[in-house]
Amino acid sequence: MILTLTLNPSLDRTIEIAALARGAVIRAAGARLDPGGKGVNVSRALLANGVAARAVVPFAGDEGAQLVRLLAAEGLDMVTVPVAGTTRSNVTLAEPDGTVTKINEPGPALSAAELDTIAETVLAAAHEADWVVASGSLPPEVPADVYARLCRRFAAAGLHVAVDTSGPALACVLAAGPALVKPNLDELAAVTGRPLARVGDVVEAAAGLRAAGARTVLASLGADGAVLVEDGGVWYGEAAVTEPRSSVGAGDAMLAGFLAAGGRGAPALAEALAWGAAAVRLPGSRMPGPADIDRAGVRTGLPDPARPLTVPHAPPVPEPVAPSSHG
Ligand SMILES: Nc1ncnc2c1ncn2[C@@H]1O[C@H](COP(=O)(O)OP(=O)(O)O)[C@@H](O)[C@H]1O
Ligand SMILES: O=P(O)(O)OC[C@H]1O[C@](O)(COP(=O)(O)O)[C@@H](O)[C@@H]1O
Repeated sequence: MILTLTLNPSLDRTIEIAALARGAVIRAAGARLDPGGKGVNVSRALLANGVAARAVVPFAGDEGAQLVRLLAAEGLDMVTVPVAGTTRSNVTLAEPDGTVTKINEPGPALSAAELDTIAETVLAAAHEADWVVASGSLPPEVPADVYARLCRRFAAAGLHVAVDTSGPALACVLAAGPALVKPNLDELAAVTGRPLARVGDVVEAAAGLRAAGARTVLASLGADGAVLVEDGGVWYGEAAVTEPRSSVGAGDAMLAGFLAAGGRGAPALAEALAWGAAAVRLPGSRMPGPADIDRAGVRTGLPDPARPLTVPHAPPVPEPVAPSSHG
């Protein structure tokens, strides 16, 4: 069984528009509402493919109640934890060529007491679990080392811990030795401070995360596929998508596919790519089921370090430090 934890789940509203124009009134061609948040999506994808999964879901206010209703309607096995405030709503503007613009709210703050309750809930719900997936951005007022602390606690309880997060939370968790991290290109460039222009840059950056403590690195490269760096070796793979619909949730579907296939080696990478590509062909953050997943279009093999990435990524420019006014 795979248990997921989403500290900052969401209602995902996807609005389909012809083209994004700042300052204009844009008439939408369509809209949909999905339950969202990275760990929530991993559980939804596993459920859709008949893999045993359970989700720990903090929820708050009317939006939180709606999130729980949507998840219950999908038949998700979940343990809900009431918290203060209002669950966030994230908006995606999706254009016909597959371009998505995402606006993610910060979400409700979590107190130290609420975090403790959530951690205890995960441990109580984990009795049949092999993996715990801790995913997504941190809500306000949650310390950046929270995943590191949770990772140590869960690993001490004998669980394999996978973490999919960004920024300081990703930087902090590495030293706690997670079994797996799944950065995308932006996250990998930011956490390593390295520009990523070629597949070889990704392999080196992923090796850097392993040197910092992560056991396995599954780096997702959007339309360029993915790189897997683990004890057994280094693999590259891709799955072509001719008509991308929405990439929201593709990384979550990909992580679900990787874990469903055992969480290591080229066969798990191939499954991850098939699930990720299937998610990209679906609207909003709909998770793919068996009828959506096309394994024939997946290629895996050794990475070509010289292969350029379609969209090179640079680390964010650090904020200039203001001169001190104290002489
Ligand atoms: N435009 C695309 N074409 C084909 N596959 C894609 C595309 N976008 C995403 N994917 C697949 O989904 C995976 C996850 O997407 P990515 O954007 O890297 O992650 P995240 O959603 O976490 O930001 C990729 O590794 C790839 O397999
Ligand atoms: O926690 P974050 O980083 O704000 O991301 C939350 C958003 O990511 C999603 O989980 C989609 O994630 P991916 O596109 O990375 O797979 C949405 O459902 C949700 O709105």
